[in-house]
Amino acid sequence: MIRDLPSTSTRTVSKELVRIRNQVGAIAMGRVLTLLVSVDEELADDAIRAANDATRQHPARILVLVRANSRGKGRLDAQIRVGGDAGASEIVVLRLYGDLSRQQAAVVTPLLLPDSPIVAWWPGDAPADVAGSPVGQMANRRITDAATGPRPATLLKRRARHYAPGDTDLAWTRLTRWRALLAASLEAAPFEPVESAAVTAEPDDPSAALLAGWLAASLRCPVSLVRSAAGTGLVSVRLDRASGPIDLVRSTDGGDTATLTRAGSPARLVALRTPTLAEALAEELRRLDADEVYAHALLDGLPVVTRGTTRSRAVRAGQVPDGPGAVDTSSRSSVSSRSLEGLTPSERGSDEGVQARVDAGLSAAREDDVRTFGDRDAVAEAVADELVRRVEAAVADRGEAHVVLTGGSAGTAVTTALAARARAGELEREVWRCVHLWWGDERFVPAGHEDRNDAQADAAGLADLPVLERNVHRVPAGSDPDRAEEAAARYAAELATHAPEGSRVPHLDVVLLGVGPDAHVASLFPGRPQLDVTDRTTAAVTDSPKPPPVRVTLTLPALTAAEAVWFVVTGEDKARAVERARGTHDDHEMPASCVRGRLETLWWLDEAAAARLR
Ligand SMILES: O=C(O)[C@H](O)[C@@H](O)[C@H](O)[C@H](O)COP(=O)(O)O
Repeated sequence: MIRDLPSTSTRTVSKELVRIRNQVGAIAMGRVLTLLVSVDEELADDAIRAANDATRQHPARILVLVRANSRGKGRLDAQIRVGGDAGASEIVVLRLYGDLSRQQAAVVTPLLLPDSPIVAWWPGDAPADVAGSPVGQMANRRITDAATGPRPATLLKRRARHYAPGDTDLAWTRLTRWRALLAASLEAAPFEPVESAAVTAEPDDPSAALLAGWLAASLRCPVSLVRSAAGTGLVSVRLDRASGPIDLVRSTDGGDTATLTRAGSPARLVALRTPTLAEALAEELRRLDADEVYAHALLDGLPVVTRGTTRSRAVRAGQVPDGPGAVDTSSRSSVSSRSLEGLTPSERGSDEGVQARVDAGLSAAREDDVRTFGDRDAVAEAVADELVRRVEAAVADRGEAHVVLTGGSAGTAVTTALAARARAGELEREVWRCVHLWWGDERFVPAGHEDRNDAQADAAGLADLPVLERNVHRVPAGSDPDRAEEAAARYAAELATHAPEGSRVPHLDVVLLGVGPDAHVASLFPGRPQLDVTDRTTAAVTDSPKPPPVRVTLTLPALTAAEAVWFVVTGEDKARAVERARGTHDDHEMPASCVRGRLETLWWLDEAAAARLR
């Protein structure tokens, strides 16, 4: 449905929106994210397309403020798009003429929803002080794009001067895969400090500048920017170490690959595709907390990056790689995994200022977000796609990722989907070697028994994932119910081994949970004593109402320590449990209502399981 309202007012637009929503039963507004786009006329169409594609995965309101002709009489032309090609979104395009083009905030305020988180995006020119601007002051997060400006380096300096928590830039977002590969490459023995680094790119490339800033802030070593010819984009990164350099060099065939070379090992071909505008925007829309790593790169790293020489001189001097390494596809570099030294800024004892920013981000965090798909396979495919993106971002930021798998049919379907991606070469080995897999619960039966969740994961293709066996943390097996507590204690100890200082579990990036018809999750069943456990991260169950009776389960303190909790639920027999669990908080009769992620809680449902949410 598209409705044009020429020469109109926001009051009329607001009334028309209500009428159309009632007519087409549009998305339940509630806590839907609002994406505010402030854009000049010439970039408007591309921006609307990217915003629509970026929000296809989950409902959003898109309010586009187009700065049309600022001369002449003030006028507002509006267009409302709901349903159809607006996907799950409601799109309102407001073209502002004359002096209205300078009153964007006043024009859009009546259209905002009281409790909807707001993300503002400037696809092109943005105010010098983004957070201080009238539109920026409305938003929880603010997205700029230094790559679209005439002088990107100047823009980044301006971003730094006016930085406020919640600011980010798509020139940074486009670096996630580069950062994941570089962080993962330092996961390889010998573990030694990086003595210096060089980023080679065309002059004024903002992504290259931010990548250099990230390396300087994270590795605390000299970093230089080497200039390549105009139009070559971001060419390569060299990390100098005592045993020899690590080189990440983009392929020159314009393909989506690069070569990663470590001293003493042959070059390996890795995937290195630049995300589309919509993919980069979608990545930013997934979080509402401040991006500390971006802030460190921009504020602490970038100012100490030195301007190097030209690429040809640097190659002659042996300071940067000449080109992509010769790839020997037969090799398999030996990699062991441990947490990085120095490359975990957020572990570098964040100051109270940073903590306050993170807390502000947490309090604004988007609550439950429902994503509905046709059937279980479609749910599993979508979960697998998103999980791959989250793992790459986690490895980019911290050098490792921790994912908790779930048993049950939906959980197994996700493993099947991940295994298919691995066989298709879509899971970058360098990255997934830094991934740790855990289970939210396990049946206490002998190893390999078909009832075990890990056995069902094995049958679904777990071995195809390029994870290291030592990073697949299986719950101890057994059959004597009297030994279940001991197994639980051993699993708790293994969790603690991988936990950061002061924590009992690792930084759990995503916890996947199936949900039973009684709203149980993991092996936490309604009204059972394991729900009351607060001083341990695991517990034994000897009387599970769902066979088999003896199990080991993570407890609520462990599950709720997760950054993101994803309920993966399919089938009409779950619709009531989904409705009841989402309708309350912390009810031990509905264990799923007791689990939320620190930053995010998503419900990945098929139509049948979502049937009662309409
Ligand atoms: O060990 C288990 O049984 C599971 O971990 C359990 O919590 C499961 O996830 C739910 O019972 C949903 O199972 P289905 O997805 O098969 O319905």
